[in-house]
Amino acid sequence: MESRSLAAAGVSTSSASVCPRSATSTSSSTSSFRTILSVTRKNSLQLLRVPPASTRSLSSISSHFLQSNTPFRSASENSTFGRCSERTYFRVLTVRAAMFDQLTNSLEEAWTKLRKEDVLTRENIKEPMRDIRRALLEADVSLPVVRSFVKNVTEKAIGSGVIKGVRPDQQLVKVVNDELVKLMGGEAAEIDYAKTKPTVILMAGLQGVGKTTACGKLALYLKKKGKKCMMVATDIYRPAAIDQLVTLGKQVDVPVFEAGNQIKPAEIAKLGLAEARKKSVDVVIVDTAGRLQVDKGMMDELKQMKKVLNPTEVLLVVDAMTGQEAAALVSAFNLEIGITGAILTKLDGDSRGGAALSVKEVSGKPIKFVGQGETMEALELFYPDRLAGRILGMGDVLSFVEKAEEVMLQEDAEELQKKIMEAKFDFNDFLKQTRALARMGPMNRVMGMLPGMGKVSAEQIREAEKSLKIVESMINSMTPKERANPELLAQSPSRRRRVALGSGRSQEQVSQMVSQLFQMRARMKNLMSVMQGGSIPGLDNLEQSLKGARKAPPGTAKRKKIRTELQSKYAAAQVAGASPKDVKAQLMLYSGCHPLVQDGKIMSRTPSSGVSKWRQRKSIEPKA
Ligand SMILES: Nc1nc2c(ncn2[C@@H]2O[C@H](COP(=O)(O)OP(=O)(O)OP(=O)(O)O)[C@@H](O)[C@H]2O)c(=O)[nH]1
Repeated sequence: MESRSLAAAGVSTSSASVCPRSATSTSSSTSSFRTILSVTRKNSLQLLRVPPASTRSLSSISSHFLQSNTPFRSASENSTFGRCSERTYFRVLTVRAAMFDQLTNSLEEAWTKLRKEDVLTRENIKEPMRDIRRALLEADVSLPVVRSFVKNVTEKAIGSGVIKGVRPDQQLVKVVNDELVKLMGGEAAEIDYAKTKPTVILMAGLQGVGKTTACGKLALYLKKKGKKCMMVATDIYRPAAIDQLVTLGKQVDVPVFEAGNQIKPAEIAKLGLAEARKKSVDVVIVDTAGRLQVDKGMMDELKQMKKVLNPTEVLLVVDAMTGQEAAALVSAFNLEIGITGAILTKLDGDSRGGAALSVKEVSGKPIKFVGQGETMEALELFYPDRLAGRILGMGDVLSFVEKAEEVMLQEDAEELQKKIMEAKFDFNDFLKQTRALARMGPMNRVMGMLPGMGKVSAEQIREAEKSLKIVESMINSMTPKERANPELLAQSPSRRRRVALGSGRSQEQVSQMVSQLFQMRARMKNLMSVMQGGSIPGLDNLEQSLKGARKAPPGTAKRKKIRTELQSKYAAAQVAGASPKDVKAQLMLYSGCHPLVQDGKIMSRTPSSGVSKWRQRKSIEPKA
């Protein structure tokens, strides 16, 4: 496998030299290489070491990468590049699979097998449970976890009996959801704070898993919660590690304590803690050096640091891409140094997410945070129930709302609401919204949080992103006046022509965008009314026009026009979320069709009386 993979990439195994990072490991270079391969093989990854000669053939490798010893992502290929030295680097080819997509789809297949059943039995549940088992294993959930999960779900599903009005497949989804939440630890686990400050958080983990990045992210997360933070750089082995932490500290505006690389990590930690006490810091986050694999040297060093720091939290940073190994790793660290929880990083990558499901069950320690990107904002508290919802394709609306709140200022939100209610939403607001959406993270992740949107294909998301870019280019070609008054564009073909020319789009595209904005105004206003608990949207101002409809002679152009208007408003109200029955009832009420309320009485017209003649047939008290 090893030589075949290398040969497939046109690389000779013998010419592959050793990255200095592996050389820092106590094991030999060959065994380091094997370790990585065995981990990656389980994740369907191939890890290749490419000698300098073949680097030149890969146009996507930037010279910056080779000089700066920093990892980067290739722009032109679906591949991730590991950290490298100036002579060699790792190239990791990954099988792209959006996190949990496969699992969600496979689980859905399992439910469909129960559609025709009336009740869950030991017999008819066998096949769906086999599918669930396979789906979990394929998602890299560890085998003992899968076994006990399947057993628990089977027992609970059969034991749940018949629930009136609930189909067996829905019943199974509910059991699986509850068990998934339980498996992942139930409640979200926040940071535990020390009774007397500072709270010390010791970060541990293997090389390159994202420890230093997680330190910066956690500092920002805690800073947003109003904590005064400080970071301590104790990775004296990797030359750029201290600088990396200092740079991240500047980015998130949190001070970093460093004392060079000539004294022992435990000593630096001690000095850092003293400094934090002096400065009355609330939380100290201590970054540590990683190793390629669990070894005695690293464990001893961590034990010494733990002794010196007496930390409230020892968080193990785990790369989600290590798949099944993640849970075992957490157990090993827990046995050796005693950890309080884990941070699972790179969940945005090619991981199949299995680690998120196994860590708590195997190690007994909760995942406290998940990292979903390289930016400092990409750290989230781990909510087992929300993730279960996402896995089962039910979305995660709470996370969506939280993200939206994060990227949107309160005043902006209030102003937007006012504009929406007055149907004055303009192109400036549109631009603001799309930019806020972009700040919420990659569109596929944002979409994944919305119920029913999990099924939106990557292709559709790419299309949507492309369309947004096109719209943005057209808005950028508008004058400030046009942005604030879309009516100007609606009224003037010459303005639309100018915008089309300026943005390199067709006039048709510009017209389409303008008309979409007006449609959006109407829809948003309706939606907002529903959310604010107002009456059925789109109908508030109808009474006036509908009075006219009642008076207009049937068959006349005016009546036809009003009917068309009504139909479109009916559709808009439905889009806005009102139940069709309610919408219909109110429309009928206002439009003069029966039943009709006048003076608190329901009036009706006889079918035989013709459309033009109205008469009061009988008075009926409105139903309670
Ligand atoms: N996509 C993605 N990349 C991440 C995430 N967290 C970290 N990274 C990237 O992973 C790489 C390694 O991260 P580091 O923080 O340097 O890893 P480390 O564990 O401190 O490495 P050592 O100090 O050498 O042990 C960097 O390129 C990070 O940008 C994440 O959640 N998602």
